[in-house]
Amino acid sequence: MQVCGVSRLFNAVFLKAHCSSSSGAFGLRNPEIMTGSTKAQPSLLFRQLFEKESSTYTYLLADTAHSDRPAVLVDPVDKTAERDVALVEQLGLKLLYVMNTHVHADHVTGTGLLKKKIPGVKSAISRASGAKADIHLDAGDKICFGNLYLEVRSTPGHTEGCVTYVTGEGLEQPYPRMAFTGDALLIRGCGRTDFQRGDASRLYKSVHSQIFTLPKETLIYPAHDYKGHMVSTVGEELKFNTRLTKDEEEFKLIMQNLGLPYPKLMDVAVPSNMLCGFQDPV
Ligand SMILES: N[C@@H](CCC(=O)N[C@@H](CSS)C(=O)NCC(=O)O)C(=O)O
Ligand SMILES: [Fe+2]
Repeated sequence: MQVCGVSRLFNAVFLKAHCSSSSGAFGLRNPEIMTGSTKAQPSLLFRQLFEKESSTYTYLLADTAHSDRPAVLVDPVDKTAERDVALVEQLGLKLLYVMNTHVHADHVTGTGLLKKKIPGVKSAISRASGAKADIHLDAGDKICFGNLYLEVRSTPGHTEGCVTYVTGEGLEQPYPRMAFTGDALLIRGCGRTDFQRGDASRLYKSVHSQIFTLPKETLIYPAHDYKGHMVSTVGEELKFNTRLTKDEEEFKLIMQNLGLPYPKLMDVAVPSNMLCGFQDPV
């Protein structure tokens, strides 16, 4: 498990400072300073995974240059938990965190099952979601895995507690930044705003202030796609997003008139996801 800079909470592993390369659950707070060594160059392993019934993307990220090969999973699904465990094992990774972008309404999260299957794994979700988890995240927090991290950006509007996870900047590596937008920003679209305290005006402001301000080459990885897209960029969505390129008033009208049926699993998924997927409530 990684410890990053100065901890914000008593057991915090996500912080407002740099990641360090300690090993052990609550190892040295800042070993590169203590030893005088420089930070190891990280190496990002990235996998985009798909669950076809809910058209959900799950993302696996790891720092394979670190001796522990620490990893995180974003938005796992209960139905594909076995697949995710097998992949983590096959790739020789140490899964640290299973994180959700929000309380999903269309599928049960895999976090509870994964916590059962891989001892020591911690679940994380935003504090604003009101859901149970081991770690409650606030805007600006950093979730570290090896010498990589995901920064938390608050992007409410689809739901009250939606966040976007953005890979760290300034790493000396040839990767563009990646934004895991959940349902706040979908490719050429966005999440609906008609339940879970959704608010179109809030969503519009969230996306414009927290996502569209990222560098244009930033890769957009959403939680769902219904049309076969896998990835976009901030630059592409600024030009071609069918909803968020409009002005705010037009956007609100579009969102009021979507006329989508409620997700089939909503009455099961939301209460389960408020309890970390029901499998292992913490
Ligand atoms: N058909 C699916 C649910 C589809 C749906 O409502 N998707 C959500 C994201 S999951 S909360 C959404 O925001 N869609 C926006 C859009 O424009 O499609 C089911 O029944 O499970
Ligand atoms: Fe959603």
